[in-house]
Amino acid sequence: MDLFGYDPAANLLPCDGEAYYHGPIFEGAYFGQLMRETEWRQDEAVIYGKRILTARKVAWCGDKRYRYRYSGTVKIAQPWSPGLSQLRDRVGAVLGAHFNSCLLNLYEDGSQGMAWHSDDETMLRRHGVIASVSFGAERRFLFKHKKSGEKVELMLEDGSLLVMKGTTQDHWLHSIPKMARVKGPRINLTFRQILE
Ligand SMILES: O=C(O)CCC(=O)C(=O)O
Ligand SMILES: [Fe+2]
Repeated sequence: MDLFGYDPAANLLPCDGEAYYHGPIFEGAYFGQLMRETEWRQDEAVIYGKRILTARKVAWCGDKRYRYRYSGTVKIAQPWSPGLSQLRDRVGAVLGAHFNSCLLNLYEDGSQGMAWHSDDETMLRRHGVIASVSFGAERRFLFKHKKSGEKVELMLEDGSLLVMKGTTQDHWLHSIPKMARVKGPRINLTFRQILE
């Protein structure tokens, strides 16, 4: 437990996976830097064979031009921006892990969210580490167990780090529910380990 009551050694999940919340450990000033330095694009998805643009904006970055297949579309990784590569190194140092890629999401306000899913794509290292860093508006983050339906809820604060690892993606879904009262934007970065 640190001085502020955060315990990054406490597993938030009661079974079948591991999730650790480190609290707000990064400076909020990264928000402006990431807004400016990122080539944000409207996210695409293919639903019932039709290509649609989602409200949320995204970017996909990595060490190489990795292809990420996801919701029926393919993204090709862009190079790291200065702020993002600094954060990649800082997160890597905290966790003792190397992250070769990052998916960035920009939520304009509480009307935008992310539906239930697991980060279990085949090109991600199986049972690897996913490090999720958030800036801007505080949002709820939910886990739901795939079999029992049990839920675990937390708030992701400005500058915070959440870690998912082990068998989490096999057994749990996660989502960012819409929150009508949230008027401000939020950036989320998920640092990932793509198989070469
Ligand atoms: O915005 C978040 O905190 C979640 C993002 C997420 O789950 C993802 O990018 O896979
Ligand atoms: Fe996810």
